[in-house]
Amino acid sequence: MSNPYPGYFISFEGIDGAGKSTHIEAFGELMKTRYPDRELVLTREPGGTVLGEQLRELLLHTPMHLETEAMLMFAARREHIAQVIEPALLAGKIVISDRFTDASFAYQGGGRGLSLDRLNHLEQWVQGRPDGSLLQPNLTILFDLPGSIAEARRSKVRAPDKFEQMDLNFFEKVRQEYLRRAKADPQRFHLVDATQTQDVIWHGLQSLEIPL
Ligand SMILES: Nc1ncnc2c1ncn2[C@@H]1O[C@H](COP(=O)(O)OP(=O)(O)O)[C@@H](O)[C@H]1O
Ligand SMILES: Cc1cn([C@H]2C[C@H](O)[C@@H](COP(=O)(O)OP(=O)(O)O)O2)c(=O)[nH]c1=O
Repeated sequence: MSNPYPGYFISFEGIDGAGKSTHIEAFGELMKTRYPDRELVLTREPGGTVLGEQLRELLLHTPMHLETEAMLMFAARREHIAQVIEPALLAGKIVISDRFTDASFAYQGGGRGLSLDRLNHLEQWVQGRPDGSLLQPNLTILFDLPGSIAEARRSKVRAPDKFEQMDLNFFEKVRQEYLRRAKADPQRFHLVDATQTQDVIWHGLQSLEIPL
């Protein structure tokens, strides 16, 4: 799938504790150095807009029905696309988002068990374009790590939010759904073996080809 925009859209994905945050800002700096003529937008989901950040607070801290959760994730995404992502891509910018729709499929679908049919509908609604195609990242960098290692890493650094309190079985299901999606769309996904050291991971990210 190729986006019709002059910009370039990259998402970072993985289970909580896989190492996204550790690498995303440095990766943004790398893009700035490599493509000085391109403006960079670093953003995140849920969030990225004033309303999206308010929804994030609710989503991360308030228990709710699974379908409510999925719809709020996509509501935040709709706002994010309208206010931030699409205008930036139209203006030729590089957009890097800490998570996008793969997270909904992985967490609400794989993890919590919402039907993929429902998620496909929401995705069509929120990301569908008049020509029938979907707005998707050009590149998705997936940090893949067994749930047990991610849990050990997380427990060292922060108090868990609603999702991070889920058990190992939940994160294994989330991981498997991410991997299933990566396998189904190998052109878009770049898989990172997140069990490697930070140095090795960073070296790999630096040698990623970005066709700009
Ligand atoms: N390759 C790595 N090896 C060991 N620890 C790591 C590695 N990458 C990140 N960490 C550590 O694991 C913890 C979780 O990483 P973080 O980047 O916050 O994960 P995420 O944003 O994916 O939830 C942090 O303390 C970070 O320093
Ligand atoms: C975007 C998105 C995130 N999430 C979850 C995954 C994470 O547990 C949480 C927030 O993501 P994240 O920003 O990665 O958390 P942190 O800043 O604590 O590293 O939201 C979903 O369940 N569905 C979604 O569609």
